[in-house]
Amino acid sequence: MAQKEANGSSNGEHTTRPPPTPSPLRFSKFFQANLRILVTGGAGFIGSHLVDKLMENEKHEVIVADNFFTGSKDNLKKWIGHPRFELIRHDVTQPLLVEVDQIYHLACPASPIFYKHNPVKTIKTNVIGTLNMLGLAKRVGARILLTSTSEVYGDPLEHPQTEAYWGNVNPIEIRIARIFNTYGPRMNIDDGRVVSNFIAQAVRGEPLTVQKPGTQTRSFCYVADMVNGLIKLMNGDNTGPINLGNPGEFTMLELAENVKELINPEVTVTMTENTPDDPRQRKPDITKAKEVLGWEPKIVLRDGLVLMEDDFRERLQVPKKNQA
Ligand SMILES: O=c1ccn([C@@H]2O[C@H](COP(=O)(O)OP(=O)(O)O[C@H]3OC[C@@H](O)[C@H](O)[C@H]3O)[C@@H](O)[C@H]2O)c(=O)[nH]1
Repeated sequence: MAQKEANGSSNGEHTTRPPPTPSPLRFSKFFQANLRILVTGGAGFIGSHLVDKLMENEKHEVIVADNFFTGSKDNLKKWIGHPRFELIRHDVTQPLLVEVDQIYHLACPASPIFYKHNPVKTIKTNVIGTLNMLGLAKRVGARILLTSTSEVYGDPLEHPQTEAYWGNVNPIEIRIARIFNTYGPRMNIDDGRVVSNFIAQAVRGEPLTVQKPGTQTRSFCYVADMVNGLIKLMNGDNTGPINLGNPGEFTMLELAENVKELINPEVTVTMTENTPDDPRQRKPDITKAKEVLGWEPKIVLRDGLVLMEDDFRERLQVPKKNQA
């Protein structure tokens, strides 16, 4: 009985407790921004680009929560001290109490070398971190967008993958963005993923390491397109899982050839060992995103690679030959 009362029900029926009433100042036009947005993982690669886009709107107030495991303050340096921006060092496995209208939940290492580093912690981040954010969303009545991954499709038996395909795994999820491979400026240079590896290698003049067999495919989405998709999903009415990615499909050998041609024709391409569970193919079916969000990526791979090159050259301190 006591438990039922604690859950807001004294007549034996299960009811959902309504969100608490916010402070009257919350909606004062003199005091608060119109929309307060929490971005977990906002110091990371996709998160920081999302923050840049959200901050363009003067009616947005953005709070970033990040534990800086793979993210960096450097990615947010232009916003630190801005009156509409707040940065909290916070690990999502711990509860967070903030009054917000929207939650973009991105916090989790996404690159294999980082998420395999401490697998138990990764599971805690995904499970407990998501429970904490769902609890927060419910408590304050916020809208939440959870970022998932194309990894849920496993090594797919259906190609391209639609949202209805359960893959070689069996994920049961709620409102969700299924993010396919994404690239762009601010990726960690030692992230270990293929686009950042190849660009760093090309800039340094090192061989491009194609993992065997090289015929495996991926579809690469430029980060600005991804951020537009996330914002459309957050602000639209659809609550199911939705693929966000670029359907352009490339083998790793094709990707290496493109990077070589565009960035450094002098480098060689070398074949290296791979893990046995590496998916052979991956390409999003984005019919649903087109239909319900009116979204599709605009930036083709070759243009995106060039946009990324400048950022990597600057951070690696390797100018272009004709600028040296
Ligand atoms: O130096 C490299 C690195 C990687 N690769 C190959 O490139 C392909 C892509 O590998 P990545 O590590 O970049 O990315 P993956 O597709 O395996 O998934 C990774 O990035 C996308 C995220 O959604 C996933 O969470 C993450 O696991 C693989 O076939 C891999 O074998 C190379 O050929 N050379």
